[in-house]
Order: sequence, then structure tokens, then C-alpha cells
Amino acid sequence: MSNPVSFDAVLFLSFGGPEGPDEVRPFLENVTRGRGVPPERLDEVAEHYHHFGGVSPINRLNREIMAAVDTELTARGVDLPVYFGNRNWHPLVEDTVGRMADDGIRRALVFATSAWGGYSGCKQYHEDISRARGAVGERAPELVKLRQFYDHPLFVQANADAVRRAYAELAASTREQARLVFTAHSVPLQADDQPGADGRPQWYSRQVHETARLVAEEVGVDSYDVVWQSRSGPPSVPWLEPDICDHLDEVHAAGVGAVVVSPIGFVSDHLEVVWDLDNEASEKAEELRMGFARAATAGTDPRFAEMIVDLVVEHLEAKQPRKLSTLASAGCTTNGEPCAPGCC
Ligand SMILES: CC1=C(CCC(=O)O)c2cc3nc(cc4[nH]c(cc5[nH]c(cc1n2)c(C)c5CCC(=O)O)c(CCC(=O)O)c4C)C(CCC(=O)O)=C3C
Ligand SMILES: [Fe+2]
Repeated sequence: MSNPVSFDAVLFLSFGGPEGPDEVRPFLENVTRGRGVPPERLDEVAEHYHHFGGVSPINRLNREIMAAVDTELTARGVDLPVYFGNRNWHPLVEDTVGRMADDGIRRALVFATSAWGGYSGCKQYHEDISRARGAVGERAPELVKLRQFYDHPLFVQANADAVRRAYAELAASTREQARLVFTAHSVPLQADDQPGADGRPQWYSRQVHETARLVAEEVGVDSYDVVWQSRSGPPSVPWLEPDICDHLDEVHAAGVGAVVVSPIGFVSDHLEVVWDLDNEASEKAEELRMGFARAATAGTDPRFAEMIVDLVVEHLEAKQPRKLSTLASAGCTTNGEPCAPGCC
């Protein structure tokens, strides 16, 4: 007799990125489809990709995480294949879900590479799931997305250790006085104002602040900042602020001599991290003659893959969630249903 709640695969669902110069434009067009991003912004972002030969590191990094997840699943005795699908570039999630159907997959757990609630981090992944299933039709497997993990202890610890390593990179003379600055992707204020699963607005930014608090606490730093990066859209539309570069001016004027920048908003060192932080923000710090150390993202830490498997096992065995915050972790729904009516 078959177990009604058994799963036969994991789907690793991410953003996607181009892997060659010819792919940059079509990728950007997929990302911004109907989203009101001005063409000048697209030209500018295309340049960032071309600076790296038109190749985003995101797919390679995701494949590395998936390999680690595969090893960890085996180590924990969970026999599930891992499939890879993206929202904006190949392998596209529609094609992957088709392949899963061909392979006879009936029900899969979905890990999306965003820790957060909100439109881009949660609801848009639900839309991806629902669109992919629609494209495949009746044969499509049931897809259950795993919950938001912004406060999972392994995510917090991986980020905290990266912050400690970044402090160690700074010259000893500036280390003591260095300011800890967390960054995450900015979003339009209107998007952040949508109610979350708890019915209150600022679901995304509240979770980012919560992760920052938990990571700072783990590192033992009691004063820090949360700022935003990579804003796009027309200048007339307000987004979360301040931007990291404006913030560097501000802390410099206040006498800060060095910063540790921790991109907790992202799970890997993809293009928005390496361009906007390692190029733009680090250049800005150099202009200001401030010490600058960028903490690693959590994805390459072995604890990140361990956390993914933890989330899988938590779901399979209906365990108590391992979470450090009292703020909710929503996002776990079937076939792209919203977390709650009107959520994110
Ligand atoms: C909250 C958030 C996350 C974190 C949660 C998550 O990880 O999901 C995230 C991740 C990422 N964002 C990425 C890249 C881009 N994001 C863009 C545009 C936008 N992002 C937004 C938000 C977020 N984005 C928003 C509100 C827009 C405006 C247009 C829209 O409403 O959709 C654009 C278009 C150009 C531009 O407008 O800058 C690009 C190229 C990459 C891949 C980088 C690589 O290739 O290595 C990743 C992981
Ligand atoms: Fe949600």
C-alpha cells in the first residue's frame, strides 16, 4: 500500500542566470517581463553581466549546493533524487517539471533559494510552481514548497561565521571599530507593504531585520545596520532605503573607519553580490579610505546543505521546525497556493 504523504523527489528552484554573452539580454527580458523596469536600467545591468563574460555564477553555485544536498540526503538515509529548475533561465522550471513527469515523479518537495517571505522571495516562487504545473498539464507532479528559513539556526550560524571571518580580514587597527552592515535586495515599498502570513505588512523587511538581529547576536555585536542594495525600477517609485553606497557615506561622515558587509539577503555570491558589493560598494569604501570586508554568503557553507536536508526531513517526519525567531515562517504550500489569502 502506498503512503499517502510520501515524496519521490526534491526540486531545487532558483532564480537562474545567463551562462554566455548571447544569453544576457533574453535572460534580462525574462526577469523583467511586465515589471516596469526602464530599458536604461537593463542596459546598465547587462553591462555588469558582460563584465564577467556574460556568465552569472549563480547556476554553478546552485549546482554545487545541490551536489552537497545529494551527499547529505544519502548520509541521512533519505533516498530522493534532486532536480534543478529556474524561474528566469535554463534549466527552466517548466521544462524540469516536464522531465520529472516523464521520470514518473508524482510528488516532490520544493526548495526555493530564498529565505524570505514577500513577493520576490516567496509568492513569485509559488507562481513559478503553479505556472510550471500548468505548462505540464495533468501529468504534473504535486509540488510542496518548503517553508521560509530566514531564522533556521544553521542559516544563522553559517552567516555568523562568515561575519567573524570578515572581521578577521580587516587590519587589526580598524577591526575593533568596524561597523557591521547587513544588506538584502531592495524591493518597492509598495511590495513590502503587502501583508504577510501574520496579516501585518513589511513581511520581507521584518524578516531581514530579524535575521540581522540573530546573526549579530550570534557574533556578539550589539550595534549594527540593515541597508538595501541593487534597487531598480524608475526613480519615481520608492524602494527600501538606504542603499548600501549612500550608507557608506553616512557612516564615514559619522567617523566610522571600517565596515564588515554581510549580504544576508542572498544565499550565494551571485552577480548582484559580486557587482554591487565587491565592485561598487568596495570602490566607494576605497574612495572614502574606509576598511571594507565582505562576508561570504551562506550557500557554500556545508551547514547550508545540511539545513536544506533538515527542512526536507522536518517535512517528511512532521517534526517541530527548528527556528530562532517568534516571527512566523510561512511559505509551505501545495501547488503554488498562497501561504494565506492575500499573503506576500
Ligand atoms: C527580494 C529579491 C531577491 C532575493 C530573494 C531571491 O533570491 O529570490 C532577488 C534575488 C536576485 N535577483 C537577481 C537578479 C536580478 N533581479 C532583478 C530585478 C529585481 N529583483 C528584485 C528583488 C529580489 N531579487 C526586484 C523587486 C526586482 C525588480 C524587478 C522585479 O520586480 O522582478 C533583475 C533585473 C534587472 C534589475 O532591475 O536590476 C536582475 C538581473 C538574482 C540573480 C543574479 C545573478 O544572475 O547572478 C537574484 C538571486
Ligand atoms: Fe507567503
